[in-house]
Amino acid sequence: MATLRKSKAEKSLNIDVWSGLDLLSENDYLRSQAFDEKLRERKRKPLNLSERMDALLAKHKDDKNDKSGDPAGMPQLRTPSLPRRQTRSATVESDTHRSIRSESVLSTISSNSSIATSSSPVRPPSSSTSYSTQSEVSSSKTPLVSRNRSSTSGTSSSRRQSTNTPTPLADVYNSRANSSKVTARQAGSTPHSSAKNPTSGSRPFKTPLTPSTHPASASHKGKERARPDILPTPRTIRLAFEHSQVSSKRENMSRRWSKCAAIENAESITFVNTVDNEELPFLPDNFRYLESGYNYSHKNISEKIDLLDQAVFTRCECRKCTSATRCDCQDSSEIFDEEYKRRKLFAYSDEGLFLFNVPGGTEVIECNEYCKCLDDELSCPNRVAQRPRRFPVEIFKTRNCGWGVRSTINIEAGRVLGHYSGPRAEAETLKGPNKMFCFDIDGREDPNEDESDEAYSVDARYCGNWTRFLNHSCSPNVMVYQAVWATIPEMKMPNLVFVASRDIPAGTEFTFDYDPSAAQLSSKGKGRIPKGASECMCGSEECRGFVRV
Ligand SMILES: C[S@@+](CC[C@H](N)C(=O)[O-])C[C@H]1O[C@@H](n2cnc3c(N)ncnc32)[C@H](O)[C@@H]1O
Repeated sequence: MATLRKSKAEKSLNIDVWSGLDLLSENDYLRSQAFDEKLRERKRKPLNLSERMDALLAKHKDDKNDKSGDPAGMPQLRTPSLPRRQTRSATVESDTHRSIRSESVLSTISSNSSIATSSSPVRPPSSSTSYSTQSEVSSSKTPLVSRNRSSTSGTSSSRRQSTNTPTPLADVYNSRANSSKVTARQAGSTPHSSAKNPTSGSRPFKTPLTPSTHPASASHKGKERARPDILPTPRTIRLAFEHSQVSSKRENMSRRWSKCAAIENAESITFVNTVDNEELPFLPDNFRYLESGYNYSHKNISEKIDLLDQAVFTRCECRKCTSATRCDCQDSSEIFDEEYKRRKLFAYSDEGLFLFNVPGGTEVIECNEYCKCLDDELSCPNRVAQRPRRFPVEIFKTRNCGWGVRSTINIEAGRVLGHYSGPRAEAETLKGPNKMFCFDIDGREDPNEDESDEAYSVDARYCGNWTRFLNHSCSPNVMVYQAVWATIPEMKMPNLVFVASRDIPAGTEFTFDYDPSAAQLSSKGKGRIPKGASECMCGSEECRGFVRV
């Protein structure tokens, strides 16, 4: 890294300063070393300073004229009412001016500095990385979704702002100086050296302070207070480098999945881990992201689908599906108004929220691609589960249950979240760990229903979407229902649709009950883990103690 920095310093005298400064981190130290190197390089190849000096003197003269009452000729420094930022900026300038006379170096700081926003080789390890990734990969068409992440980000808005907005160099100094509580003037040193003052609080890396060994201390000897500073060990450099590799892998994966989601107009997907060093969840190399739908890999099933002529679909003639009783799609629906038993109802409100009025095990029949209302599909009250996902998803490492999923915005009860996608498989063909990402379609939600001869599953091991990371909880906030739009009810191949069963605040993990029938077990069996089940780690108060995957 030192070689790389040297060669960079030789190539360009622009000074890259990362935005999103974390004053106390090792990364900043590395950056400050690079900064020193550039300064040394500038000393080796000095500028023709006479021109620059003339310009500065002329400017200084102007300033003096403006504030003619000030004997020191640096009125900005003494004006108490000026905001801090300006005061500090003036300090930098005046330091620069002074240094031109003595060292001829610092003028280049103010004139040649450029603030880079993304060229950093090492990123600070924090959740803010993931949040910025999220905005990076988001698709742009999100009329319904607010991107305001303040409730969950856990990082200050100022920090986020600094990630996105180029910061003037004076501000960088300003924040350094504020942090160390020692200004360049007070310390009698350059602004840069004051920034690394060891009195500035805790250090993330506990390397011993070794002022005498710091390369900068030799060159500043006698002139300025030596900078007692931390030297990164090879290990900390390696860790920082590894961290940058890991987070970039996550960013790549987030970008890839978000791109696939965007094809179907769905919002972004971001991978986040603030718990440990695992870079990503395990995914087979050939894993394919599929935001929605199924691919019918099994021979028998694909044959069946081929036979599925559009003639078998019920289609409605409604221009707008305003009434379920009149919409032909609802002919075989069993959703009735409780009060007026014969009046049919849609499963959704006009706002597109699931109404929880569907009897257990009943398939919700949505309008399909052959219906007339297709022209107005976004507002059709009978097409909800098939709409694109409107909220950004985070796949994050949980403390006890591997990777899980959450949204970065609040979700209201009844909001459809998505559906389980992947290839259909015959349930019996999958056993043991191979069943981990397998979702049985046959009657899990209704324990009283007979298992059909043709029990299908969706197997998301090699192909699927974010819902494959939904974990189990005995006190879930998501439930599953079945909906049909690209197949017909008789095929018993509905979509498995996830819906928020209560309001879910941004940042709360989505969970559903893997085994609702177990909830009906008597308390007698509590505490025992049945054969084939594993210990449940959901941590809820109602935890049954085991989970059957
Ligand atoms: C469909 S996957 C969910 C995603 C998974 N957490 C991951 O990291 O890939 C199901 C697996 O998650 C784990 N899991 C989910 N919920 C759990 C819970 N409440 N307690 C223990 N393990 C759980 C189990 O290992 C289960 O086999």
